[in-house]
Amino acid sequence: MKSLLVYLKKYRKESILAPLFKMLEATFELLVPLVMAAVIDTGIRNHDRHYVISMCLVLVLLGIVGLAASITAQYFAAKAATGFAGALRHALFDKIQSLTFSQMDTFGTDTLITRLTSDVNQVQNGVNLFLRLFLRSPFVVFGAMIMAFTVDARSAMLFVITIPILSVVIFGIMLTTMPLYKGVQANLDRIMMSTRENLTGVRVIRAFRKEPDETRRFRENNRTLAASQKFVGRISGLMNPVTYVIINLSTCALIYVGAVRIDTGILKAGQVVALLNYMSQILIELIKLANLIIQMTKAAACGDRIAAVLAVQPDMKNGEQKLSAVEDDGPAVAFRDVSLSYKGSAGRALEHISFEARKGQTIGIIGGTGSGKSSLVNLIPRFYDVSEGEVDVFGTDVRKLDAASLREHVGIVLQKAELFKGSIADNLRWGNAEAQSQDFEQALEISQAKEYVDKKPGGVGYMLEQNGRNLSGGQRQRLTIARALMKKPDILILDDSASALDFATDAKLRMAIRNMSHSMTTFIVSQRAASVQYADLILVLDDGKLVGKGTHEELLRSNEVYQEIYYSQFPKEAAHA
Ligand SMILES: Nc1ncnc2c1ncn2[C@@H]1O[C@H](COP(=O)(O)OP(=O)(O)OP(=O)(O)O)[C@@H](O)[C@H]1O
Repeated sequence: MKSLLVYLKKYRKESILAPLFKMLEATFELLVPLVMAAVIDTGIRNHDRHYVISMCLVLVLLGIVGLAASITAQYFAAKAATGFAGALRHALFDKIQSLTFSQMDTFGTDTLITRLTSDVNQVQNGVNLFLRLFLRSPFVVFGAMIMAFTVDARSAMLFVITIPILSVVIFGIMLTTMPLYKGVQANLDRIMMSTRENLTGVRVIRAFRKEPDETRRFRENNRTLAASQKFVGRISGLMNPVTYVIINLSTCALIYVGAVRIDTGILKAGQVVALLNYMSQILIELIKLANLIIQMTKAAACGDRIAAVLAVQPDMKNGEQKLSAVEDDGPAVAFRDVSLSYKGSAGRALEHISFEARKGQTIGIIGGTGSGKSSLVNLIPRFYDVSEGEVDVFGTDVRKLDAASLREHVGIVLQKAELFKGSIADNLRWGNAEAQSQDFEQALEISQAKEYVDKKPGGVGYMLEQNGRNLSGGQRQRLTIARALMKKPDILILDDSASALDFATDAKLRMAIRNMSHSMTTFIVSQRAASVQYADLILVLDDGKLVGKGTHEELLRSNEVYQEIYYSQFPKEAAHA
């Protein structure tokens, strides 16, 4: 948490002025009981109307100046806290952008979202509250005690007894409830997670008629949350009655001692009223202080979660070499005895993979689910680093290449079609910021998207909703392919990205890509034999191992796994017919 304070540096002035103005406000507050005592003891006692009015004006003035000090303090505290949170959010966002896929997998997307949003908000509130109260509350507690001593030392001894008892009760309850609050927070996280999952997967839930199960799960989580909140509420509910019993007992004692001392002429009625005022000021500030500590504990826990992300060091060193000229006739992509283990996974996702893809070739990658197809292609743009071996792109180990320049040359279309809110043209410009209308036309035509885009109102100006949810699955896929084609990549990777297309469109798409450029090397990952069968080289993966490598005819003759896949989709009788 301490490491986050650097983001407050820019607001040093505000961070000093906010507590100082709060102390100024507190000073005026501490003067009020004395003025009230004077009103009672001098003004009312002597029937001096002029004195009462002038003292009341002093009270109003103290109130106005106190209010002005308080507003100024709020302004500085809010400025520092919001500025701090803005800078922190920015730094965290930048850090998340720089995380490698492997680091993102380790954290998990959900928790990164929570850290970037509610955790930062919690820290912001903590800073705001801290700047306003960390000096003010102890200042009022000690100040009110000292003021009470200046009024009457003997009566003030009651404060010396009451304050420690009150502190023990308030902080005791606080210390008991604090770990319970953590439990409440964890239950709240659980509810948030299940709600998010429920809303994003609502179609699947309805399709499988899982609503009753989901409702039951939510109800149970909700019940647990309510029970934990009720339990914490009951304990903190003790705070008020117990503290009021103590404060009322001490008030009685104070009134008794005050009355005796008024009788003996040592004290005046106004002074006793002042002492009572100081007593209640102390109570209020102790409760505020306890609240501040609770909020600070929460903020510190959130701050630690943020600091943990900020402290992550890159586990991939960016190479320095730029991939510019792609002239030579060597292999476009070469895997040299490549193995891959994901962090935290016991087994290997890929084992000893070796192959070469020449410039302009189409490489088909086929295998069952979880056989390692996506893992293999993800190594080409260096989304992950190999555990052993080497991946070369145009003759250079990808680890020696500058990642941005490598990815300039690689167009990848992922399994899940991700689109962003904005027009179709905005989404396509991700591939080429300077694209002209003929570039859009060409990419949409090759990706077989032109026909449906032309029919949309506004064509490429048609506005997509978040994740392109106003398009069908197949339309989304074709648009992501068009986006990748916009940058005219030297290497194109289609990772099972035609799965939502019908066979005819899939075939047209492959044909159009093949005719597009003779120098582009294309990787087609698919579970469909028909999608890869015309490739120049087919790689057959099984449980992370390369169990076959060759053309369709070669593999169909000699490779058992390929035969199994192929004949499961094209039964022998049909194939011979
Ligand atoms: N980010 C990851 N972290 C840990 N393990 C992973 C990760 N991604 C994939 N794996 C594991 O690696 C293996 C290969 O997964 P991969 O996604 O490469 O298979 P695939 O052949 O593309 O499967 P599918 O056809 O179902 O998409 C699987 O056992 C999977 O559980």
